Amino acid sequence: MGKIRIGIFGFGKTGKVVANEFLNDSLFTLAWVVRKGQNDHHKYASRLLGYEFDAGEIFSIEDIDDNFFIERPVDALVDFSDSTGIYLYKKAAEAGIPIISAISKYEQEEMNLIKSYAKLTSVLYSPNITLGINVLMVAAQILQKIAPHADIEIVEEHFKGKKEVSGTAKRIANVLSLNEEEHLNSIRVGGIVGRHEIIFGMPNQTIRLYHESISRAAFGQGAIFAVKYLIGQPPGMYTMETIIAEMFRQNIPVY
Ligand SMILES: NC(=O)C1=CN([C@@H]2O[C@H](COP(=O)(O)OP(=O)(O)OC[C@H]3O[C@@H](n4cnc5c(N)ncnc54)[C@H](OP(=O)(O)O)[C@@H]3O)[C@@H](O)[C@H]2O)C=CC1
Ligand SMILES: O=C(O)C1=N[C@H](C(=O)O)C[C@H](O)C1
Repeated sequence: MGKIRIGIFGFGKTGKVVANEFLNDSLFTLAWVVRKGQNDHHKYASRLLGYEFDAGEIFSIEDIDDNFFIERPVDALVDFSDSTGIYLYKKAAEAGIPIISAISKYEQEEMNLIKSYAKLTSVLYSPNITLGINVLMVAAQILQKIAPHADIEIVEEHFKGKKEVSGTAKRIANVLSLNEEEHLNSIRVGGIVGRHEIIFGMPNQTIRLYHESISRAAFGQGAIFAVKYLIGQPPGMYTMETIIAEMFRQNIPVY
């Protein structure tokens, strides 16, 4: 079997590290990268990341036309751009290319669009694609059932420049039926990659579940896991949480 061809949207703080993880994995070949501007146009992501071979030619959004995805076929498209990226790959969905979107904040319009793509191809959408945070999210829901009267607070910490509230924290609030305004606490300092903590407060004890991404490579590894899962799946909407929840189901009988 040939290598799995990957196209990436976004070549910023995270896209670059994600590209590097795919370049480092012999199962994959990085076909192209699309970014917003003209920086490094037609250069190779591989060269820019220090490799001595050509892979991942860099395109700008101006290059995307109706034939882009036909002329440059890939086996999966991975999106670490921003909420506008999704408007550019309808043709990829129509061509049946599996799509992984890691964008942390979509408005309703973009959510509707991604759902429409899921009718055409397999789509995995996850505001936090790390394996660990999804394990934590499933564990938190189990804990909430075991201790339904615990007070619960969510604390999310990110780098100073992150403007929006963590999409992961909002998702955690949602699955635990907590009001975001009341129970979500955000901290922006220095260069924290991403840390989420769920505090369960009870009268005589406190349980803290936390996950920390110590390198953006965690997002690349999550994307690799997601691609491997998604290829070959029928059209539909998938999430990391449901994949991990299934793993919980299969591995719960530890005693
Ligand atoms: N789900 C997850 O696990 C994670 C999600 N994220 C999310 O990924 C996204 C990117 O994060 P980050 O790398 O830090 O952001 P950056 O601002 O550092 O980079 C954004 C990149 O996207 C490119 N871009 C912007 N608009 C488009 C577009 N329409 N089409 C193609 N490329 C575009 C930019 O291009 P140019 O360089 O030309 O300006 C840039 O390369 C954010 O939404 C972030 O929250 C981040 C980490 C983990
Ligand atoms: O912007 C980021 O970087 C991250 N965003 C995600 C979020 O908003 O939850 C996930 C991750 O922690 C990094």
